[in-house]
Amino acid sequence: MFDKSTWIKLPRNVLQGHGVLDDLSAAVDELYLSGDPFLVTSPSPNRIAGDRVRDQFDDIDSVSLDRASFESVERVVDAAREADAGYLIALGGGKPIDVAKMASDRLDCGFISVPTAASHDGIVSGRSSIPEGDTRHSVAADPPLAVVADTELLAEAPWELTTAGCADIISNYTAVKDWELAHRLKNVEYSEYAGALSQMTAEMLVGSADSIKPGLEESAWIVTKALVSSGVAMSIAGSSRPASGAEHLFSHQLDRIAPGSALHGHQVGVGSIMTEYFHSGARGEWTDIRDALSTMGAPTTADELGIDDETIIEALTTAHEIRDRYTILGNGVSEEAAIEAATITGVI
Ligand SMILES: NC(=O)C1=CN([C@@H]2O[C@H](COP(=O)(O)OP(=O)(O)OC[C@H]3O[C@@H](n4cnc5c(N)ncnc54)[C@H](O)[C@@H]3O)[C@@H](O)[C@H]2O)C=CC1
Ligand SMILES: O=C(CO)COP(=O)(O)O
Ligand SMILES: [Zn+2]
Repeated sequence: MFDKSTWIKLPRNVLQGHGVLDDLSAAVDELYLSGDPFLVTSPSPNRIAGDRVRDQFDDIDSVSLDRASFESVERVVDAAREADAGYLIALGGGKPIDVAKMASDRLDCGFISVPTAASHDGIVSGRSSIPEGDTRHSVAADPPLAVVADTELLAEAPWELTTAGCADIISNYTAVKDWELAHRLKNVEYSEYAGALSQMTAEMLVGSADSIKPGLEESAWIVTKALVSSGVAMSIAGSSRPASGAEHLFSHQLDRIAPGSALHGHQVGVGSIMTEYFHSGARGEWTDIRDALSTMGAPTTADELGIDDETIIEALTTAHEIRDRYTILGNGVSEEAAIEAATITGVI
């Protein structure tokens, strides 16, 4: 008997373009939601665009969060219940979006993602990544019902947030290699469609490198399209596998041992240079990854990340402990191998 089944959850509406923030309430109307919205944001996004959101709704309460934590999720759940909200609107970078994503799961309601930074593919995905103590939970949640990505707003965000988004997409190259490896060695379920989409997204972004420059709204357009596409790959896979391999384990480990040092996308980009070296050796494609990152203005070295060499090596040798996800790191790389990889690739 054929007994396979799958449930692919995707955003229903994706609005992307100049000034689309002002179409937010129209996009919400299209979703036939009931109840009032509740806005989840953080200080800078709230200052930049909070009123443009509030002005579009008659009755909207809001909360502004300083950090992503389980405590913040509880705060949103309690406040949204008190306001008797019907759905959440998340305005900001990855932190308020992740918190709203997890809170909407707890509240059993939908949420709308309104990114103010094209900093990573979590703005579209059905994964929520919240740090807690010594670990980081990447939990399954529903993706946003709609994504409203205003390229005018995104283009005005600090440039490093956009280069972080580029690097998060470039890391798809090694994430897909790790996924294929896990499929071959550990029989992990693999989706050809999700793998191909994720890899093609990275190739198309790298192919557009000449149009990715500060001050060009087209850059925000190109990067956001890639983030949406990568998020769809994760939705098809039903996991973050197409966009998160060993380079992400390395970054999550950095978040533990050197919290707040660098942006998520920048860390995974540097991780990707080294894990590509592990995949294909000294004459392998790690130089292509390094060059693509450097062309887009993303960091390629420990120095550029603002992280010391010892911390890089510690993160690389312990990254495999972060979660039960088989990658090229296997059961761990030795300190000597980590130093060699980081040195040959010029990361340290
Ligand atoms: N759910 C998922 O699949 C993923 C989740 N994440 C999570 O997302 C978080 C990191 O997200 P980020 O967006 O890098 O961090 P973030 O949300 O902290 O934003 C970074 C900084 O940029 C500021 N900012 C945002 N938009 C701005 C704008 N338009 N102008 C000026 N400043 C602006 C924010 O206020 C903040 O200070 C982490 O918690 C990470 O774990 C990261 C990747 C994927
Ligand atoms: O950052 C991600 C994809 O780019 C999400 O991956 P994680 O599941 O490792 O949090
Ligand atoms: Zn990522």
